[in-house]
Amino acid sequence: MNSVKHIGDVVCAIIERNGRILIAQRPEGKSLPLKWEFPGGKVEEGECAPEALRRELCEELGITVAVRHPLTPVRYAYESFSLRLLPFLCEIESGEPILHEHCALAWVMPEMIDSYDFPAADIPILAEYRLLRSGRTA
Ligand SMILES: Nc1nc2c([nH]c(=O)n2[C@H]2C[C@H](O)[C@@H](COP(=O)(O)OP(=O)(O)OP(=O)(O)O)O2)c(=O)[nH]1
Repeated sequence: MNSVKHIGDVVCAIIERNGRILIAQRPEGKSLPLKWEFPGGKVEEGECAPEALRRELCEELGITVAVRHPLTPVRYAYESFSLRLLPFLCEIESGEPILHEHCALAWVMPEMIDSYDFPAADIPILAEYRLLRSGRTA
C-alpha cells in the first residue's frame, strides 16, 4: 500500500497586477526546493481557506489581499507526501510584497509563466488559469 503522508489543504494565491502575476521561489531547505509557486501555505485547524490565505500572505510577503474567485482544487501525490491545493484569484489590498520566506519573487507576464519550474500539482492550475484568461480576452 502507498502510505505517503497527507499534509492536508494548501491554499495558494494567483495575484495579478498591471497584467503580471506574482510568483515566488521556494527556499532550498524546504519541500520542493527552488520550485516556483503561487504564494500560500497550509490551512491550519479551524481556519477557512480564504482566512488561511490572507494569513499566509501576510506572514510570507507582508501584504493583505482580497480573496476573489476560487479555481478548481487539485489533489496530488508527490513521492513523499500528498496534498489538496486550493487556488484563488486574489488582489492586493495593501502592502508591497517583500521576501520573508521565499528566495525570490517575480512579477511575470502570463504568457511567460510556463517557462518557470512549478511543482507538478500546479500544472492543472496553470492550465485553468490560461483558459480563464483566454475567455477574458476573447
Ligand atoms: N504555497 C504553495 N505551496 C505549494 C504549491 N504547489 C505545491 O505543490 N505546494 C506545496 C509545497 C509545500 O510542500 C506545500 C505548502 O507547504 P509550505 O510548507 O510551503 O506551507 P507552510 O508555510 O504552511 O508550511 P510550514 O513551513 O509552516 O510547515 O504545498 C503552490 O503553488 N503554492
